[in-house]
Amino acid sequence: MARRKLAAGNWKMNGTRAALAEAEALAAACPAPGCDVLLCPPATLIAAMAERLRGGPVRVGGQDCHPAPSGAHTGDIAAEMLADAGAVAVIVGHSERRADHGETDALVRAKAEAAWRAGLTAIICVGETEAQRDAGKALEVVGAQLDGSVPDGPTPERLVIAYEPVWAIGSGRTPTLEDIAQVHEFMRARLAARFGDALADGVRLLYGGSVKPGNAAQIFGVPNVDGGLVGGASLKAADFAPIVEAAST
Ligand SMILES: O=C[C@H](O)COP(=O)(O)O
Repeated sequence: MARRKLAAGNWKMNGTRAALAEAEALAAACPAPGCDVLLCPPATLIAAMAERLRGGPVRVGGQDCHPAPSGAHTGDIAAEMLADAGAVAVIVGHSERRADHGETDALVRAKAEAAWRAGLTAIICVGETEAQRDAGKALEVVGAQLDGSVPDGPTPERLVIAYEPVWAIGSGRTPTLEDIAQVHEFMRARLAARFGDALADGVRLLYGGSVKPGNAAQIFGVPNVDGGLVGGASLKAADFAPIVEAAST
C-alpha cells in the first residue's frame, strides 16, 4: 500500500523562542509538501509553535511523555498536556532517553499507550548500539525492542516506528543502504507476525541518524523507509526544507 512519507524533526534540547522563526521559515519554504511534516521542539516551545504554525503544513509533536495523565511527577509532562498544547504526536523511547534516564521497553510501551490515550501518534524509537551491531546482534536487539515497546492495539495512523542506530545519531555516520533495507524489512515482518499484514503494511517506518540534505533522497528511496526522524538537520529551515523535499513523492 502507498504510505505517505513523514519528515519528522527532533530538536532535542535545542531552541528558545527565537528559534520559532525557523519553524515559520520551514512552513513558508514548503507550503504544500508531498509528505507529512512534523517538528518536535522542546516542551517549552510546543504551545507557541503550534499557535504560530496553526493551519499550515507543519505539525508539532513532543519529545517524551509520562505514562500517567496527571499526578505527583515533578518535571514530567502528560500526553494529555502535549495534546492540549497543540501536539499531534510524541516521540517515545528515543535512545537518548533510554540511556540518560534508564528507560526500559516496558516504560516506553506505557508511554506509547499514554500517547494513544491522549489521541497522539506515538513515534517509538528503536536501534542498536555499535557494540551490538559489531556483535551481529542488530536485528535481535531491534526485534526485542519492538516486541517490548509497541503496545497491543496499534493502528497505522497512531503508530510510527523510528529505526535509529545509536552509533549513527549525531555522528555523521550512517549504515549502508543495504543495512537500512535489511532492518526495515525485518521490522515490517516482525510487526506483521504480531499484528497482521494490514497493520504492518500501513505503519510508517522512519530511519534516523545523521540524515542530511545530501543523503536524504537516497535513504528515503530504500524499500520500507517511509521518511526520517531528523535531529541536527531539522534545526534550520534551510537544512530541513530539502529533506522535506526529498521525502515528498
Ligand atoms: O531523533 C533524531 C535522531 O536522534 C537523529 O539525530 P541526528 O539527525 O542529529 O543524527
